[in-house]
Amino acid sequence: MTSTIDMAHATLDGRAADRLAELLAGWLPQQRWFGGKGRRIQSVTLASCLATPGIGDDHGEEVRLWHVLAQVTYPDGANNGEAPQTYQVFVGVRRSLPDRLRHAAIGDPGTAVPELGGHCYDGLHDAHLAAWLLERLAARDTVGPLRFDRFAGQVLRTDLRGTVLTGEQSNTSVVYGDRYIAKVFRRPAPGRSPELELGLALAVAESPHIAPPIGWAEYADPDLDEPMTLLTLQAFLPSATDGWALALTSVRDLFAAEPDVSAARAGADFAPEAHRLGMATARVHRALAATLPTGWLEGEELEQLAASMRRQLELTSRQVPQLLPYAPGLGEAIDRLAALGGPLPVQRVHGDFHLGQAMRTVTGWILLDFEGEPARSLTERRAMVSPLKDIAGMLRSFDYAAHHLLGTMSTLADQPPAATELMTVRAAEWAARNRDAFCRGYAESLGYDPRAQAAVLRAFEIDKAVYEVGYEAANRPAWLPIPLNACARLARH
Ligand SMILES: Nc1ncnc2c1ncn2[C@@H]1O[C@H](COP(=O)(O)OP(=O)(O)O)[C@@H](O)[C@H]1O
Ligand SMILES: O=P(O)(O)O[C@H]1O[C@H](CO)[C@@H](O[C@H]2O[C@H](CO)[C@@H](O)[C@H](O)[C@H]2O)[C@H](O)[C@H]1O
Repeated sequence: MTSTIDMAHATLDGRAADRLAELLAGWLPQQRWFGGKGRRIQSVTLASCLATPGIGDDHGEEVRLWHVLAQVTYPDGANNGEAPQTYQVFVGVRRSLPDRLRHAAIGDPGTAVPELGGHCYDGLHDAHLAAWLLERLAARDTVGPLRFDRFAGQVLRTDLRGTVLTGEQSNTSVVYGDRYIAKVFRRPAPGRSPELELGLALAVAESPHIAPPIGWAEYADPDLDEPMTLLTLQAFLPSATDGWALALTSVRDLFAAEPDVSAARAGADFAPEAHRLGMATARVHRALAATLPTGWLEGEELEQLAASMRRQLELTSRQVPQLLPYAPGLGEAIDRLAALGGPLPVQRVHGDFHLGQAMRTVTGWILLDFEGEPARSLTERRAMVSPLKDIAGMLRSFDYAAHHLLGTMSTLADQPPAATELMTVRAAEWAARNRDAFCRGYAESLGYDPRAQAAVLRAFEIDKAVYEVGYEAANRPAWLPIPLNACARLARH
């Protein structure tokens, strides 16, 4: 049964819309998921602002919810024809802001905004509003251009309290009890999101390596060529641990052991898990190749791939000048990819694969977040690419896990240089051991070792490390040395 909630497409009047845009201009840059960090904003306009009816009172207090698509432009973007960036915000409005929502205030939490009828806040943090979203999915409702749906045969529980997940994310996730997790895309784009597309394909293929998709919402507007995916709902894995946490435990054990103890004997050896993760990755690649289109890149197409890698290298070197000394060596390796001529098999892949995107449950590894790299356009994220891109992503992640703790250990400053050097050697050994185990696992499952295509794999590793340089410079400058050191190494070999 589906239903349509009658609504008069209520939208904010000019003055109220301007005021909300002004508040968002101050609030958006402070959000972890904002893609324009460090850039001066030129304008924020509301491309869409819809009142969502039927919210009801929360303990006698009136609550309102606006679904907002805000477009952000930058002066530097206007000069080179960059399209505005679209951000999705569920704006809650209450006359008074309870303490539990102060942290989510859009604007000053102590000041009500008369034009907007009260205090504005990020509605996903409000359990009352999160419940409204879950009810819409369960009922497969249509609310103006917002279409909520769930996969056939899924009956949703709607009595679960929604809590926003804390942690570093490119989107915002709401966990309902220990049953469901909704991922609300912060930068939706016209077209089906790869998360939904690939999740559905893998569900059809009955892959045991994904969290089963349950539902989604999209924005279907006649002005758009294709509906844009706004959020997805999938099964929550309550007892799982992510690969990044497991890997760091292993590295911690290594650093706590005597310096002459190898990674294999230091305790919490990660290599058997890396091996299983390699096998799971191969199975997911095989299922994606079986259910979605595949192809080949050769000649000019391969040159175009290399050209896009080179463009990213040039752009990032301009933005992060510390990368400049390594650019020639990295560029030469990218040129070697173009010179191969092909054919290079391509298919749909994960696209932003790293240890934080894999969760270990009691039954095995589950792969998450098939969205691709958040900074890339939807067209790029939906394109077919070599599965070696995912392999390279995970190999880079072993390097991150090995070197991250070294950078955070203040005790190292008191150590003699020889001790620091030894730990650096140990970290590199840990990374090499796990990279090898992952590739062996992949080879055992698919009958093909990704290292056989060394030049292609190296180009993808370079591309990923350069992407990470840009990502860390914008988001976590303290982490920048990790990908920069990797670029230094990759430029030499
Ligand atoms: N199905 C799930 N079960 C349990 N935890 C999950 C699930 N999906 C995501 N998570 C947790 O949420 C985090 C962020 O999810 P992710 O899909 O990577 O979001 P983003 O695209 O915003 O980075 C993951 O690192 C993981 O800890
Ligand atoms: O998970 P997201 O889709 O948001 O991916 C982005 O953020 C990641 C960090 O949270 C970032 O990954 C980089 O850091 C990881 C450790 O935190 C490391 O394991 C990865 O190898 C490294 O790339 C990812 O690049 C970015 O797109």
